[in-house]
Amino acid sequence: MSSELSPIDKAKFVAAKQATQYVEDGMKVGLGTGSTAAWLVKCLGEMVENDGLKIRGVPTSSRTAELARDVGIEVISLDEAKWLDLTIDGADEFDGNLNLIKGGGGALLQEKIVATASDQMVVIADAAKSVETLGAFPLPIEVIPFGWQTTKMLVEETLIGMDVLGRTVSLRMNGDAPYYTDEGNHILDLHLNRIGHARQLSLVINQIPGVVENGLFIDICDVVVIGHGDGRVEVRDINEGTVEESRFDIIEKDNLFADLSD
Ligand SMILES: O=C[C@H](O)[C@H](O)[C@H](O)COP(=O)(O)O
Repeated sequence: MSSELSPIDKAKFVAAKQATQYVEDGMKVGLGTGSTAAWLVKCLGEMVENDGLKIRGVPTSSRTAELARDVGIEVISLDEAKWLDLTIDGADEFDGNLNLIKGGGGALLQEKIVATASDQMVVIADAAKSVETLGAFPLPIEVIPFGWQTTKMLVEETLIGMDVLGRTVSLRMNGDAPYYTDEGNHILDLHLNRIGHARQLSLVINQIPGVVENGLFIDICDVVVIGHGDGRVEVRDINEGTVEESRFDIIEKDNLFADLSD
């Protein structure tokens, strides 16, 4: 393992570290998926082990469930938890209204269910995820495998009437085979370049038979914690704007930075 983190990993780490401040003893916490959320799970695992933090975590993917168990976090299902105090997750893009694109890692469905079932959603992201208008990152939508090619055609037709700049739709692959989500579905990636009316697009796409959910998170996120490669952290709160800027001195500890393969 290299002890030197890249600037992007430092940015993800400091965002995750800062976000642990939202976690309190006794909370039921939604645990996101992806490389940034993996830092969070590791940091929380450290707090459980070293500080006696007592939380129960609801993971948003099988990958996160495995990592959470590995670092000693008690894992429960959403049905056991029913409602959560807090979810902390990464994002592929966020805009000035804290609306998001998620699902680059294929976990958007569980992520949206878990975040919606939480009193608060905190997103952790490196500064490169900040955009003026959503859509440069391809929008993932989860579709059931039955008739997915017909669903794809319907999505393409629907996009003709929408305020977007690109309209290419591709099936996500895993090598030579279609990608499968934890729910056994496929992902279509919508290359839109710019999404003019994200709320409307989200509603319209979810009306198409075969579509299970889309990766637009509208009015779900409350706070974005933004990490920078030099250790600076900004916190944007939906109610208060930018509320805090601080700086972390990165202490590189082998056990914390070891092999995050996600
Ligand atoms: O499905 C994956 C999730 O929505 C992730 O939160 C998102 O893709 C960001 O992942 P990362 O932190 O690896 O950039």
